[in-house]
Amino acid sequence: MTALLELRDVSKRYRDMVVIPGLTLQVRAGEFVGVIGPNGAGKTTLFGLISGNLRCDSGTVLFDGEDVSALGADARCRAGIGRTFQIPQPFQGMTVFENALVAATFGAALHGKQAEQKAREALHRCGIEHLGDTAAGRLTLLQRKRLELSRALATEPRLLLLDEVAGGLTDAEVGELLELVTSIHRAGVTVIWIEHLVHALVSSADRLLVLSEGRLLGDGVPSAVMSSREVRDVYLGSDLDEQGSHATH
Ligand SMILES: Nc1ncnc2c1ncn2[C@@H]1O[C@H](COP(=O)(O)OP(=O)(O)OP(=O)(O)O)[C@@H](O)[C@H]1O
Repeated sequence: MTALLELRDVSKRYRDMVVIPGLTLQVRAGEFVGVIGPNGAGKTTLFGLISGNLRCDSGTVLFDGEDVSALGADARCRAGIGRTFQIPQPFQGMTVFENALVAATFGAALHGKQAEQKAREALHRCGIEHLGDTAAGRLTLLQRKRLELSRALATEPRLLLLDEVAGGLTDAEVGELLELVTSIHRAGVTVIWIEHLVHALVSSADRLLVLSEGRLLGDGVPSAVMSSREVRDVYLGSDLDEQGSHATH
């Protein structure tokens, strides 16, 4: 079966610093993949290479069997790769609905009634339809996270890349967000989720990748990956045994 996403020996450097030396990876349609790794491991860079916000120095990115390496972020978004950003940047002065509408218009290339319908649907799925007329700048943190997810969903992604959407939330709020992401995944969207909250990913993802210095240190069923000696060594100093706590890097 063709992978939905395939990276073939992809590399990236910033000036003389090699961040990703050559990564090969396949993600099948329907997977829920968590990505963890210490600060600076190259996780966000990896997302940039997949979403087209960054270009690979070498290697190939295939989406649904097509080589998208030369496409920019807009074209990859329209092809079905949606993402959220570590620091959400909604249009603060616009309403929640307008923010989702912009995403549907430019990300999914929809217009008029269809774009409006898509925007409303995305807000509904993320539980903030009732906030449609509220200025984005007035939202609480959890609502901003929901808006960030709505904006990504309004682009009609088949692959959704989530970059630390749970950061800064309380345990209860993380629980709500987990439920939401799980429901999006169940509806048929393939998810790759970078998160420092290891326990959140271990409880929800069916595959866990551990990135360290741009290399895959672990890849498999979360519980098995987390019990590997190599992975535990990288996380030395953090308390991975306390899975109920905010185990971080
Ligand atoms: N635009 C850039 N120019 C130069 N160096 C960069 C740039 N973006 C990232 N880096 C560096 O590349 C390395 C990998 O960064 P990246 O953000 O991909 O890591 P990360 O695993 O997502 O880290 P974190 O968990 O802290 O978000 C870091 O050392 C970072 O400082």
